[in-house]
Amino acid sequence: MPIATVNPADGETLKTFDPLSEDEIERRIAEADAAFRGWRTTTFEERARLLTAAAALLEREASGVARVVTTEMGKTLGAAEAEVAKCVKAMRWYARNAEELLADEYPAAEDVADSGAVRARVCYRPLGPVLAVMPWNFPLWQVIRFAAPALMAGNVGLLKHASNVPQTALYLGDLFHRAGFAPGCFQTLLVPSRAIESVLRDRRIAAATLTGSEGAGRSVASVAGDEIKKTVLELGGSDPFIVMPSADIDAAARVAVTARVQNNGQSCIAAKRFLVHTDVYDAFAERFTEGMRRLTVGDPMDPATDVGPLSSEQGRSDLEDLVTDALAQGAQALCGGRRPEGLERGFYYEPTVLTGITDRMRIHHEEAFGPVATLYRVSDVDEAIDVANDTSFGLSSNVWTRDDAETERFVRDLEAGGVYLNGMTASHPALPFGGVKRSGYGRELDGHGIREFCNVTTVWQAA
Ligand SMILES: O=CCCC(=O)O
Repeated sequence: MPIATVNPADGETLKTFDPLSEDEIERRIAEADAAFRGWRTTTFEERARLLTAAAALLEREASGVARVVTTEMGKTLGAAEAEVAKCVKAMRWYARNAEELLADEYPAAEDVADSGAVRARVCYRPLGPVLAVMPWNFPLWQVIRFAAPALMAGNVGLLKHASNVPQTALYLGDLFHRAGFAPGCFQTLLVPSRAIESVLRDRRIAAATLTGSEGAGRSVASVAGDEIKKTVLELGGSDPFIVMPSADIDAAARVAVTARVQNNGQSCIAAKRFLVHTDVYDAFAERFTEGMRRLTVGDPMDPATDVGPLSSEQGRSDLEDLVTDALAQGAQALCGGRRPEGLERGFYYEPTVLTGITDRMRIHHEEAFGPVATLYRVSDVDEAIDVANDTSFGLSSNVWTRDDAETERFVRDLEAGGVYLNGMTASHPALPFGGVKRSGYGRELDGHGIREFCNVTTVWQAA
């Protein structure tokens, strides 16, 4: 895939970029290595000062940056502005909280004595330059939620961003530089995916984090495994949205629409499979389908638009293939199921609700990365849990119930990194984020996220 800005709203190629040469990549790795030696010794106060300066710059430039994001990947301008605000919030949150999250820990006195020490503590030291391989769907947020904690912990970062968001990627490298970070603390590498392996194998790169597809995760993790380097992987998801009879059905149906079509349906934590108890199935299906049908699809720069285009032609045809396969095998479309009329130039797809899903259909097993929902009827809690867990993914889950016993069953038995009750999954700087099964491993955000790229060091002293 060439490194280029292609506007998904009309398919026009606006700008192309040459990838870095091998010499340029080498120069940047050397710069990261040199920067790390200085950065690791800075105080939390100094790191927080610079990260806060970067947050202020980003906040000041929000409207221009949001337009670049919308132009490169097609999310609505409102969603892009919200993404910028979320980044600013996370940067400030880590600037305020990192020192406490990484404070030394002291084992109990009797355990210290039992280990033969007079004194012992655990401290969190940085690992070094971390390679971040990031996706286009939240092109600012996915990077910032790695960069803010990594930099506050004393690590430095090298960003290999998705090839369709080069201007956003360059902006991020520039942002940290302009905020006053030393050269090499955070750099963008405009390189194709095939360059990742040699960067990751370089002895100066300490670790990698990847958000993206299962295939990309597998290939980065296998190279990192071969090099015995730490990785955090946040991969796909096919999150269930379970609605039980005690739920507020109007609210559930309203939130379900947002949960499915947020980011034009292209979020790993978007609810994708809607599992509804038979007693409330008809009422929910009617309201949910009506909500999906009423959405306005169109130009992502227009404030009246709810759902913009998919990020690429390929993304749309992958989604279309899943729908075509399901319809050919007997699924029914309650709404959508095709490209909208009058928007032929962009990569648009109608918000779609499918029923009659069986396990022979690809969409039952694969992630639908776009505004397509699958609706299942379930007869009780056991069946809801069985269907919810009948996936190779395990990122998050959403459950609507006001019954305490049911709540506890779902919290105990859903195979996912999160259970969101009577609401929809959304990430927050103070809550850990990540999955199980093929959704990946490790956690981002919160204290768990900042400690992923730390050397947890035991300091033991006999005298
Ligand atoms: O695609 C993943 C979602 C990222 C987020 O909302 O934090």
